[in-house]
Amino acid sequence: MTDYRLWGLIAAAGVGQRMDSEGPKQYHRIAGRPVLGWSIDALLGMPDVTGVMVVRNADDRYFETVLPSGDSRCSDCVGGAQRQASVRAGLAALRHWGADADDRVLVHDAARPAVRRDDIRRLIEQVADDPDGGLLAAPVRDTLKRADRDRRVASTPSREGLWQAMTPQLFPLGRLESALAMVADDAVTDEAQAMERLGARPRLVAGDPGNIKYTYPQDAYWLAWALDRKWTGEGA
Ligand SMILES: Nc1ccn([C@@H]2O[C@H](COP(=O)(O)OP(=O)(O)OP(=O)(O)O)[C@@H](O)[C@H]2O)c(=O)n1
Ligand SMILES: C[C@](O)(CO)[C@H](O)COP(=O)(O)O
Repeated sequence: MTDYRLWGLIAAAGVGQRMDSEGPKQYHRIAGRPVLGWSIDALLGMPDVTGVMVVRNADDRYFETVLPSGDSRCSDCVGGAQRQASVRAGLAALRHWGADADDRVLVHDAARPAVRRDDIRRLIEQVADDPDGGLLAAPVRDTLKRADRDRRVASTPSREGLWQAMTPQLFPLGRLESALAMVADDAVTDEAQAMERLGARPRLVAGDPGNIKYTYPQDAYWLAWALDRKWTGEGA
């Protein structure tokens, strides 16, 4: 028996600079539907999630096309110039919607449409009761190289203990608000890093490395393959 609720927050206010495409990448159609639609479904598909707040860009003209029709568990708000400003805006909107400081929030990138449902479930099971929270991540699998200014190998750092951070990331809402209030929006690239600054030690939950972030055009090949085959576990 828990005395908190679980909410979802989807950061979808980016401009996709590295994608260098016409429209925002979260609205690119992959395997028959917009990237953002897949990501919303991933969180709405979790039975324990009370509501999902989608943080969109102020200039977003496409959001209505992905809003799950008639689903009162989904709402939206406007984000900011940096990812963390968008997450802060989303947390404020969740508060407005009725979320409490003790509630938990799953923060997810719109740009990670192929997260596996089993991984989200394990994240919730292992982390929801932990005040330091945690995140899906994958151990670094390749040999690492540090480059010098001429892009020649300067050194081969050990990969021991190194993980790649993914999303969702799950934290107590009030602690995450405090953590983000203490850092400049461009000083951290994920919520876990802000929590670390508070002294927290977020738990790393091993997730499938296929949960890639749609960042460059070629990422669409893997995502289309995975989403077409219901690799995420949705509807399988
Ligand atoms: N001001 C911002 C910037 C990013 N994001 C979201 O954060 C997620 C991860 O960011 P990233 O992949 O870096 O997206 P973009 O910032 O859009 O891409 P780029 O860095 O290439 O511009 C994305 O779902 C993106 O929409 C956001 O909500 N608000
Ligand atoms: C949150 C994140 O997806 C974890 O890998 C990432 O930090 C997003 O920001 P980035 O600008 O793509 O590094």
